[in-house]
Formats: sequence, C-alpha cells, structure tokens
Amino acid sequence: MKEPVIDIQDLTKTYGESRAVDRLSLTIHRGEIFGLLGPNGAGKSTTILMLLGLSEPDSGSVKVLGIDSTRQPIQVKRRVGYLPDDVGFYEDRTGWENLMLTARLNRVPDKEAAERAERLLREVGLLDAAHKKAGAYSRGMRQRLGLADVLIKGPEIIILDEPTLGIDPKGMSELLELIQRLSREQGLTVLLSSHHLHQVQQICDRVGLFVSGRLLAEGDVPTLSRKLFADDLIPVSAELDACSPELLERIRSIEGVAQAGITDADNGQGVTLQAACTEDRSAEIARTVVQAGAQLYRLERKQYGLDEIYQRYFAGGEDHGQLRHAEHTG
Ligand SMILES: Nc1ncnc2c1ncn2[C@@H]1O[C@H](COP(=O)(O)OP(=O)(O)OP(=O)(O)O)[C@@H](O)[C@H]1O
Repeated sequence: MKEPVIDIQDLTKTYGESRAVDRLSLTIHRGEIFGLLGPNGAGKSTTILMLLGLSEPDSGSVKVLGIDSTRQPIQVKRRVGYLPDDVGFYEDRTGWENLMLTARLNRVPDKEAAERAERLLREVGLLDAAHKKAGAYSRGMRQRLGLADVLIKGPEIIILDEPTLGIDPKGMSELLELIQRLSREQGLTVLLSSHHLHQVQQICDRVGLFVSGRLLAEGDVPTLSRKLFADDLIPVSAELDACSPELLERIRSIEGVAQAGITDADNGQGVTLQAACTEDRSAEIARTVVQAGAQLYRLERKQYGLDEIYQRYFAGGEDHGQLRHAEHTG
C-alpha cells in the first residue's frame, strides 16, 4: 500500500509582494523518487525550506513522516537528509573525517559510524579518495561525498537541491544512477529539485512542474504529456509506396482525422503521409492504407515528451492557459 511520507496541503509563502509558493498541495509516497521541476525562481527551494522547517509558511500545512515541519523541525531534521546545491565541508579534513564528524553530530556511535562511512564511501565510489582532503575534491566528488554525508545518519527521506549542478554529463548520469540504486535498495524516498528535465526524467517515478510558485501539473511523464497536450492534435506520419487521390480522400474522411496531406518521401522512394488527428487514429489509417492495396513501410504516432513540455511551459513559448485547462479536466 502507498504510504504518504510527505504531505503538503495548501501551502503558501509570500516574500513582500511576491508569492514564492502559491497554494501548493502535494503528496509523496515512501520509496518514491519525485522530481520538482521548474525554472529559476519557480519556488522549489522555498518549498524545500518549508518541508525542513527552516522557513515558516504563511498558511497551509506541511507534514513529513507525520510530523509537522513548522512546529517540530528538529524531529523532522533527524529523519530527513538534506543536500543543498552547494554543500559545505571542512575543506582541510578528509572525506572520511567529514563523514565521521557528521555521524558524531547525529549521535551515531563511533563503531557504527566507521562501518557506515566505509560502506557509503564504497557505494559512492570514493573509497580510494577517502583520505584525501575535501578541499581537493572535484565538483562531482563533492556531490558524491555530499550524498554519503546525507546518508550517514540513516535518513528515511533525502531531499536533494540541484544535485547535478556543475557536474559533467557522465558524472551527472552516474550520480543519478547511484541515487536511484540507493533508493531502490534501501526503500529511500527521494525528493529531487532541478531544472534539468532530461536527467530528472531518467530516474524519477513522478515529476511536478513548478512555474511561478504554482504546481501546474504532476504525474509520470506519459501521464503529464497526455494531460498537457490533451487539446493538441496528434500528428501521425506514415511512409507508403504511393497514395492515390482516392486513398487520400478516404483517409481524410476517417472520423478523428482533422487534416491529411502527402509529400514526396525524403529518401525519394514513395510518399510520406502526414495526418493530424483529434484522437489516436493510427490503427484506422494503417487499415485504410492496406485495404487500398498500398504498401505501408512505416507508421508513427508522435508522443510528446519532456522536450515539448519544456519548450511550451518553461521556455516561455506559450502562455499557460491550456495547462490550467488540463489541470481542471485531467
Ligand atoms: N529570502 C528571500 N527573500 C525574498 N525573496 C525570496 C527569498 N527566497 C526566495 N525568494 C523569491 O521567491 C521566489 C522563489 O524562489 P526559489 O528560490 O524558491 O525558487 P527556485 O525554484 O528554487 O529557483 P532556483 O532554481 O533558481 O533555485 C523567487 O522569486 C525568489 O526571488
């Protein structure tokens, strides 16, 4: 059964005239990897600070593991690990020493702390650099040490603010794979904030899209794209050997096909049929082509992904009216 471990209801936070977080409601379940996605200034960090009890909401409630973060922040802090975007270490101490210090601060007995530190350094791939000073670590190594540092107190939830910032693509995917593996193996709940949709998409079970303090939509990527592009026509393209005017007319008369046209195929062999449908009519189009005796080489229905979601809602291409519509109907 799904167990809610983060429960946010109608949360609002205002700084002066501007609403950093606007009536946010969100539930995250145990073991889930949830991505908070949004451009700079969307309200992701403010939400995280309220989750940790480090910032007080104007209204609404935020509970972590059933504990009210605003009223009992220390209890929340004991069970939640937080990795800020730029984690601070004692630069003149080694990775190992930094981990042991954090363990001590969290009252982990020394013997157990040493076992955990060794296991975690191995897991994050830093065992060989364990006795090197943190000041000499690269950005990627610091992030991996940060992850070990967050995990050493044995949290049930980890919150990572832009964990991949400043890391090269290879380091980035390694870190994300590591987060995913640790979550799966240990049943950890992970809340990850980022504006890098692609990376987050790799590992998140669900994502929430933040724009201007509001959660515009949430769900897994296919569900989101269905919701967000519900009003769009679905493009279907097909390659065939030839398309007579009669066949084109028959395709146009299929219910749900709004437009259809043909062009010469890019490879110079046959033609490309482009159709725009109000609902998925790809099977019907394929049947019509085959029944007319034409050769069907390929047929593809376009699936909208995070790229399109980004272009439309984050890159400021269009206004968000349609999204609001999707929210209400979806
Ligand atoms: N301490 C503060 N005082 C005044 N305004 C603030 C403060 N913290 C955040 N804000 C404002 O609240 C809004 C949300 O900021 P927030 O840092 O939560 O966004 P974010 O999504 O985390 O952005 P980023 O990806 O850049 O970290 C912004 O308009 C920001 O300027």
